[in-house]
Amino acid sequence: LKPEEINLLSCEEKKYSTEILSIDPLIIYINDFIFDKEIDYLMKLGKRVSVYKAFKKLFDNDQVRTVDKPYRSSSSAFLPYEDPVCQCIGKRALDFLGFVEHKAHERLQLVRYYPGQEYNLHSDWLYNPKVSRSPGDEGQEYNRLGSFFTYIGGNSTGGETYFPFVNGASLTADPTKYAISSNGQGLLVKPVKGSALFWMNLHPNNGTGNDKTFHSGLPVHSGVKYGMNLWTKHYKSTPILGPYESKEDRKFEPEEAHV
Ligand SMILES: O=C(O)CCC(=O)C(=O)O
Ligand SMILES: [Fe+2]
Repeated sequence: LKPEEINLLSCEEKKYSTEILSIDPLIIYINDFIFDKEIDYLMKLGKRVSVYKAFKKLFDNDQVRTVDKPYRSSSSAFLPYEDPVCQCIGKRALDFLGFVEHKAHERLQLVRYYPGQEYNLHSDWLYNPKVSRSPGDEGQEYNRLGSFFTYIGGNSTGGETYFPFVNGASLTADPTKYAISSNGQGLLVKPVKGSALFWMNLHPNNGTGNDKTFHSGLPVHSGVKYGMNLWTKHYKSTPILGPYESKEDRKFEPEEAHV
């Protein structure tokens, strides 16, 4: 391990700031969600694991267009659970959820778009809940509750994340982060390295999918766009809204109610 990698293993706290973009669905912009050194590490990890078949799709060297679903021309690769940096980022995401269910998340997934590639309109929530194959909750059925989509760079134009059923940015919103669509409809978020977009996929009262969360990754015009997905889990038997402890080590001493 190189010194900067040893440093990474301490899972340093990341300071970030947030902006609410939408209430229904809940969408929150997170400024500076990830360290550059974490991004560098993840990109290396993506390349390292790509020697195994399951991860070949993203970091193939021949730049063959990979179509793993008919509506998607971008590629993706899951990273291993047990990687300590992935676990650190996963914990940061779960902590963010506060009073929202935050027991577990899927493996981190890297995505890559070459010029012309895109990911058409889709929902991250699943029509048929998945049965987990991860250690810790194997066999449990879950749906994807929260999406954290982190922009991890590349130097691209185009490639905005587009939510057509969500109110768009105001004309005075920061143009480095948001774009206005040509018909004025929908929310357009630009890929800014280090920033993340969080949204809630499911209705908090009954756990069904919120259709307003349908979104797409618009075509990249030039350069390469890299992103990272992190999906948190909702188990059918658990309420979506807590309160839940957001940090394992945080202990509330119940106080007498003041009347
Ligand atoms: O690339 C984007 O901006 C969105 C990607 C996305 O929606 C996904 O991978 O599920
Ligand atoms: Fe998505």
